[in-house]
Amino acid sequence: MTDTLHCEQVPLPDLAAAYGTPLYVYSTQALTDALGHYQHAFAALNPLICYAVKANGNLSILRHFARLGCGFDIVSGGELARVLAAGGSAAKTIFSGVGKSVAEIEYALQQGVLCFNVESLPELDRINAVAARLGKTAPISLRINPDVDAQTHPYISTGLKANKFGIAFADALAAYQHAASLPHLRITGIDCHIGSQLTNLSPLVEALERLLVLVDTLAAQGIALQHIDIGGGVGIVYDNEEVPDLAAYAQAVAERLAGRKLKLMLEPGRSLVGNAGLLLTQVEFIKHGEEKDFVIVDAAMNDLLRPSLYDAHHRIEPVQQKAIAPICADVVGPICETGDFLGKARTLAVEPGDLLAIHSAGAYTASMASNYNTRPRAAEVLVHGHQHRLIRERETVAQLLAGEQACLAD
Ligand SMILES: Cc1ncc(COP(=O)(O)O)c(C=O)c1O
Ligand SMILES: N[C@@H](CCCC[NH3+])C(=O)O
Repeated sequence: MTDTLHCEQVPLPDLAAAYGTPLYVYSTQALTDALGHYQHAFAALNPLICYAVKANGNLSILRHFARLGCGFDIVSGGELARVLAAGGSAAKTIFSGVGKSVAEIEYALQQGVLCFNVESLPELDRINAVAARLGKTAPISLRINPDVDAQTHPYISTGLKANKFGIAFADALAAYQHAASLPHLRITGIDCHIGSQLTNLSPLVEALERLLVLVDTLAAQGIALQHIDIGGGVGIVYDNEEVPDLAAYAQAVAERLAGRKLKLMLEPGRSLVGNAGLLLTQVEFIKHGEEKDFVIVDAAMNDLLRPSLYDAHHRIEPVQQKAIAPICADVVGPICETGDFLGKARTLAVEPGDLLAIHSAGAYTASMASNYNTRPRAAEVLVHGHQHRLIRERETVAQLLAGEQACLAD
């Protein structure tokens, strides 16, 4: 045994011994640094950075970002409840999503969210009706679908005509005019979001330029906007991707917003948490199949869905380097699905009982976990220097069954 992987100053085997596996491990410093990169790159524009809660809604992570000055981007009443429970401010929270329910709109209005990012005409009418019933005025921004190809996985591309998101560019002026005619709405801004894991800046810049054309058209019609929200963040390195440079992005945005009185808002998720986390898992068995070998681990697609859902690549590394012969194998979990894989054809020098670190697991990992195969949700731990603290307990089977047992008829 030589090198042992650490999270900050803590050896990963210590965390596995203390909390068991599978285990999500996050670095406080990496969270702070990732946010710092945005704050630094965009400093001259003084933006409101609204962390996209869907990437990782753990309360301790939300609290950390709230204390560092973040606002939040939410897509459900549940996420708003998380933000509030973590000490975040509703007044710095924007509510996105195509299917906001009456109950969610009511809750968000009562809590006083910064604005609703509205995605359709019926949603405008619904928000107006709820606001009228509550005797309130709802701040709204229209999410415009700029029909720009984000050049990402089709499941996470959101800014094309064929996608369900946003109001078509061609319909935008009429939608704003309709919003302006509704007495319980107050138009505050415009936004777009074209997709996630973006490895190229040009679609982001193109979308911004399209939005600014609309801003000018609206101004000419007497509809003045106060803010522009340019959507999610840039992609992250999972393997060896080239990812956009934040300073170059900020510069491109600054050039295009120069001379305009528009407050800038951003909704990054993945790039604030993705590489601040890993999933720690233990090898159960090594199975030599007829066609290939399998490293069977105690984490599965219910803990990390991205490989199964998007064929996503996450780097997988033994926690302790061993001088044994490596094998080439698929890294798979115990779930009864052939699609339950965490990595394919990986070369690994491992034995049963060894720990593996699955990297880039801070975003869209714990937040997309499920109980499939009645697997309890894994614990989450936050590391800070030499210290570590549990930020979500491992679920028990008893907790998992409780809700159903309470409804069991004789
Ligand atoms: C509306 C909205 N905002 C923000 C985000 C966060 O995007 P990302 O994690 O790529 O920064 C998403 C996810 O793609 C989203 O749908
Ligand atoms: N869940 C996706 C990102 C979704 C972005 C939400 N609009 C992923 O893991 O890459």
